Amino acid sequence: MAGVNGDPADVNEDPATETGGGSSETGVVVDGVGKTYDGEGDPVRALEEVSFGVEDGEFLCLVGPSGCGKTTLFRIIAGLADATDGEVRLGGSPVTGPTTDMGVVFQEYHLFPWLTVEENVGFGLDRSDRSAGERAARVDEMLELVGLSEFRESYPKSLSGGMKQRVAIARALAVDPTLLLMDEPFGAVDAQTREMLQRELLDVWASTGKTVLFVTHDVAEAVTLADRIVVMAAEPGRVREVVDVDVDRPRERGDPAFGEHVARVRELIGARA
Ligand SMILES: Nc1ncnc2c1ncn2[C@@H]1O[C@H](COP(=O)(O)OP(=O)(O)OP(=O)(O)O)[C@@H](O)[C@H]1O
Repeated sequence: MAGVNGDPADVNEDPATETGGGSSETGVVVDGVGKTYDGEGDPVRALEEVSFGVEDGEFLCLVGPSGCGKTTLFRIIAGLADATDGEVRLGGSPVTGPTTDMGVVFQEYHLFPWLTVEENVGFGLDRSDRSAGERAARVDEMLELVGLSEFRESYPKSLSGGMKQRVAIARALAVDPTLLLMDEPFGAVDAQTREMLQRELLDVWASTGKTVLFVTHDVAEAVTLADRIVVMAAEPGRVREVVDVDVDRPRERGDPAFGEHVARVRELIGARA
């Protein structure tokens, strides 16, 4: 597995990229990203020289202590905020704003309460150039994928938290993005639902082959899901280490290798300096 220490040059082994060929770069590359907030008081250096890559089809989790800049970095990758230094590239192109190449899922579901489940899922498709028939077929496919076909005419208020988050995932995937970006998506649901959603997300990932970048506070969640975990440190926010999760899927929490990875990541998060 490439990119062990978060150096984007490690991630794309295609020699064309290393020699500046650029156009053959794949996946996501976070390249020397820094962010300073200039508020009313002293400026806050939220991110310093953050570099790592996410390979096409990879599941990468981002963890770190509170205040290490996860949200800031997520917003920069999603094109919702500007970096002060460096850049993020998706498939070799700099990210300059929100794009349909990325499907974004937040902790709060952000569903439209006045739209039904199927209308929520189809929302992004309404502005695409697909025909009405193609849009309907895509909504059907997405509802099937997340197991909500029979709730298609329900409104969000009648759904559980887990169901709402499945709608949000279906909506994010409907436009067929290259990258699924998820910020604490299961943070608001109970532990049992969370584990079920984790299993379902892994099934969706396996069946769609999407690249996933998933931010979480929960180390066990990261070890359950990720191919690799980017562990961040705070003040300023930076990459402490990138951990390969060498545990076969499906992963069992009782497996000693699982516990060793959790312990290692916790140690890195708790480390000083
Ligand atoms: N709009 C802002 N203006 C000034 N400082 C900010 C702003 N947003 C974030 N910060 C600061 O930047 C740093 C990183 O914040 P950020 O919210 O990205 O971290 P986080 O890892 O997501 O935190 P948490 O896990 O607690 O949500 C913190 O010191 C925070 O106080």
